[in-house]
Amino acid sequence: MRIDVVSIFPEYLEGLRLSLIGKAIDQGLLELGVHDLRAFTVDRHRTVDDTPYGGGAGMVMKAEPWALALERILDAAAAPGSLAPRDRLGEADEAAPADEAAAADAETADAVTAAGKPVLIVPSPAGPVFDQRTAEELAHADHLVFACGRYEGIDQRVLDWAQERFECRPMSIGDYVLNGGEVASMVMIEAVTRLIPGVIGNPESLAEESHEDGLLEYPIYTKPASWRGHEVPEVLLSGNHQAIARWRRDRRLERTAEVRPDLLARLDDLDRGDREALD
Ligand SMILES: COc1cccc(COC(=O)c2cn[nH]c2)c1
Repeated sequence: MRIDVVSIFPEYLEGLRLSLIGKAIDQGLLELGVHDLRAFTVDRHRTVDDTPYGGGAGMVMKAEPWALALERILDAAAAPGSLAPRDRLGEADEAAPADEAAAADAETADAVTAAGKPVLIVPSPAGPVFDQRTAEELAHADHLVFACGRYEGIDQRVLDWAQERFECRPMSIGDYVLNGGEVASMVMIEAVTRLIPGVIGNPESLAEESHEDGLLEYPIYTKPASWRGHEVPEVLLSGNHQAIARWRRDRRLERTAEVRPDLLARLDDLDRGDREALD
């Protein structure tokens, strides 16, 4: 998978190069391109915003720099090696060294052209809410492009213009307002990329996660068994795997019913034992 991010604060995204995602990049499982929107401005002051038509407070991000940045990303994906990484305008940093990037680009380019349009994700309060299902869906994409808005947002015509070149997806990460799309993009990139085979060490740990099957996670414990007067539940020390599995399932049901009854309502495959745990 290739991921490109466009932002006026490209350094914000550097956190993505740490830990697991950084390793996935080094292993060639993932390609990450971060682009500074200002590198695509066309005036001396590198202007990215202006006042809103129709009046109102705040500023709006101008369309042209976005179109130039998105076109550059499309060109790079469609013509591998078209731009040596070192001279890619607005590329804050190319994840892989030149030769690997070219090779990876070749692969990515085939994937992108074969699989159709890249997905353009625009973090915004005015989008459908991103959840684990969305993450699973996007984990299959070959090319994700994140447009990090700031100010009051991006000129609507960018999204209208982008329709034929991208699958455009405004996306909210929750009902609150941020100052820009960078943090939201990192949330989504982390949730999506950890699902790509090989990115996180043990795929087993993906299977038993909160939201994976609609229930929240059970409480977890590690040594010592007795800590400051707090004991680990006996059943977990019993070695009785069936009892442990039942206890864990019961805790997940209880916790979900207490913290997220809305999730429980979505579940339709509770068995009799589950219902007893909830009564
Ligand atoms: C597209 O224009 C803008 C403008 C301002 C902020 C943002 C960032 O997104 C959010 O604020 C958000 C995303 N999910 N929940 C909140 C985007």
